[in-house]
Amino acid sequence: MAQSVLLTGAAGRVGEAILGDLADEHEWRLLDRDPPTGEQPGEFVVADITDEDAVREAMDGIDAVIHLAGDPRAEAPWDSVFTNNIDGTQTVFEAAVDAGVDRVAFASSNHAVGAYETDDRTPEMYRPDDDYLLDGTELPRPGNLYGVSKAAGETLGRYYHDEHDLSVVCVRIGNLTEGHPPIDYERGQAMWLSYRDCAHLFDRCIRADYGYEIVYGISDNDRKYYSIDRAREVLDYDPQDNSAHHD
Ligand SMILES: NC(=O)C1=CN([C@@H]2O[C@H](COP(=O)(O)OP(=O)(O)OC[C@H]3O[C@@H](n4cnc5c(N)ncnc54)[C@H](O)[C@@H]3O)[C@@H](O)[C@H]2O)C=CC1
Ligand SMILES: O=C1O[C@H](COP(=O)(O)O)[C@@H](O)[C@H](O)[C@H]1O
Repeated sequence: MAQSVLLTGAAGRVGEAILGDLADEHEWRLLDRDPPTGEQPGEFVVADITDEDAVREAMDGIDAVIHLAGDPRAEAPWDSVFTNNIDGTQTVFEAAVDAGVDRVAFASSNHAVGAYETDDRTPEMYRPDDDYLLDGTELPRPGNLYGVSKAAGETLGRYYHDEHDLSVVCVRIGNLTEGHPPIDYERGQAMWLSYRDCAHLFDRCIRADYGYEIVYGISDNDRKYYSIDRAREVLDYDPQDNSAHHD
């Protein structure tokens, strides 16, 4: 069934992947601080997610939120991740609860757990014959302040689920690239997320039933060190791509 979905960060790469396949699947309201380029599949709200009034207005009549807006840089400084990724995410969750939104899918990151990639585990853990696997039940272990901000977003989601009954799924996205996995980058190939698998995964986040979940957002790569079992089980995620099938 088509739902009214608010997509924050709609003008970015993950937004492009989602809208590329799902433009006609839902009723979209798109939000970004950057204005749109070209025709859009829904109303476009130019706003900053730290603007509480604008975010509240954008939530009106919305069933589900895909929250992507934020600073995506692994090397982003604290003032930016604090403002955009933590404060902005809290504003989105709070406004969602107040508007009676049913569910929020939050774009977390591999960088929330980047420090599990220790010197003694790498590069072996990026290879198909290694059995080291993170499954989403482990504690966050960020290797940079960007990762800290994503772990904070996951914890905000936990709070808004437990205290306000909001359904929340945190997707620890791997490395999204269009058409082809990253070249000459073992780590990136292990956590590759193709555009079509990305769109399908977030579609499942909109349609499935869950309480609070942390899942990994990668394709079905032979090399994986992130389990996608939980995403398959809870969301019925059925990825089609595998970085091993590309040269
Ligand atoms: N692309 C990837 O492989 C991965 C992305 N992610 C996360 O997914 C989300 C989207 O990432 P991308 O699309 O790659 O980044 P992007 O930089 O292409 O898109 C982010 C969008 O958010 C908007 N934005 C940033 N701060 C904002 C604010 N305060 N208010 C309103 N809009 C704001 C930007 O204008 C931009 O259009 C981010 O939260 C990122 O941390 C996580 C892991 C991997
Ligand atoms: O969280 C993110 O992760 C991906 C992959 O990380 P990288 O360390 O392999 O670059 C990154 O491309 C993306 O920009 C970032 O938001």
